[in-house]
Amino acid sequence: MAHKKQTLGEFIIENQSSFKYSSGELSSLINSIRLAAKVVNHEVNKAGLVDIIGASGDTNIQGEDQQKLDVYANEKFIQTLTNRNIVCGIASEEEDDFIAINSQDENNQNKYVVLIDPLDGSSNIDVNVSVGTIFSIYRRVTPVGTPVKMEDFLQKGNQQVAAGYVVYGTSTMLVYTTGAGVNGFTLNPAIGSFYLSHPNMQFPKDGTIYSVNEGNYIHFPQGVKNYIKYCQEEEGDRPYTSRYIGSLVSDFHRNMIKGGIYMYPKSSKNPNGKLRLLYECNPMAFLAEQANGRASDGFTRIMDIEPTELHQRVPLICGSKNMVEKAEMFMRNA
Ligand SMILES: O=P(O)(O)OC[C@H]1O[C@](O)(COP(=O)(O)O)[C@@H](O)[C@@H]1O
Ligand SMILES: [Mg+2]
Ligand SMILES: [Mg+2]
Repeated sequence: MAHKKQTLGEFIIENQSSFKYSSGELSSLINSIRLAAKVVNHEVNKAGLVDIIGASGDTNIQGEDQQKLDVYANEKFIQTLTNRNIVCGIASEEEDDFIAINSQDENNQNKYVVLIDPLDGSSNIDVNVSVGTIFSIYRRVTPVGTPVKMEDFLQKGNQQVAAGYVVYGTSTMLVYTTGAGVNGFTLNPAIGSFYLSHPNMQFPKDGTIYSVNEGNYIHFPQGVKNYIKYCQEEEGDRPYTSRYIGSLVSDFHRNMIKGGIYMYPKSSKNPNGKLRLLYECNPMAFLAEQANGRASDGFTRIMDIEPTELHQRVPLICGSKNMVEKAEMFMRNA
């Protein structure tokens, strides 16, 4: 007889005692993210039917055109986390500055801040290709009951308490870590619950997939060009397969399951790469390391990079350990 799958709610309760600071607050926070993810999922699923696809007409602080779903997902995550009075601050890719939530209230004992990319891969919405949400959770460093400050958000990735993503794909999954491995939950849309479908996810040590926007090839540093050529050479299990969806969440998710490397290097066009350290690279790096993978900017471990600004960009190379180490070697030797 098939074994009954655990729901995300049951999993959270069962694992709460293993959290480093076990007050129930982090469990409630993950529960709120689960709720917002379901609301956004509902909207993503009917994107072609309602007036939710296309550009919103605004740009975010990074000068990128916001899609209607970027704005919608941003609102829903902020609303859910604010209404449930569960965090003291939120920083979002779509907001100019961080948002303080009752943090000046001395009765407010909430100690967590959330950093979020509400909709990742938003250029894929109009063409019905997978998108995602990425989140990263820290304990504030300033005292509870005082206004949150920039330093609460500009923490190194190695201080994360939890991180994860939702992938709105052929099925919708929530994948997260609290520092004790990575677990994946699939949404059963008929019932509206996430079920533990991918316990203890691990990157295979090696892989045969490389994911990089090769259209930028001529702008890449020599080390990256050399590594890409290595991936394409006929030798042993090479040439590798090239797979690039253009949505970090989906590319990462596939590579974690199948084994592969994802790269968004710096280039002459984007001297710091494109991906955001706080909303994209740190959470993915935490997940990668918890799943036995590796994440760096080619030279430095992503989670050891000192953040200097909210919307900072850094190059990202992450995935199967041996593949990332090989790419780093090419970069060092170039
Ligand atoms: O189109 P490009 O330059 O390859 O960029 C794709 C990358 O940009 C991103 O879409 C950026 O995410 P946003 O949609 O949140 O801005 C990543 O998900 C993706 O890996
Ligand atoms: Mg993104
Ligand atoms: Mg985004």
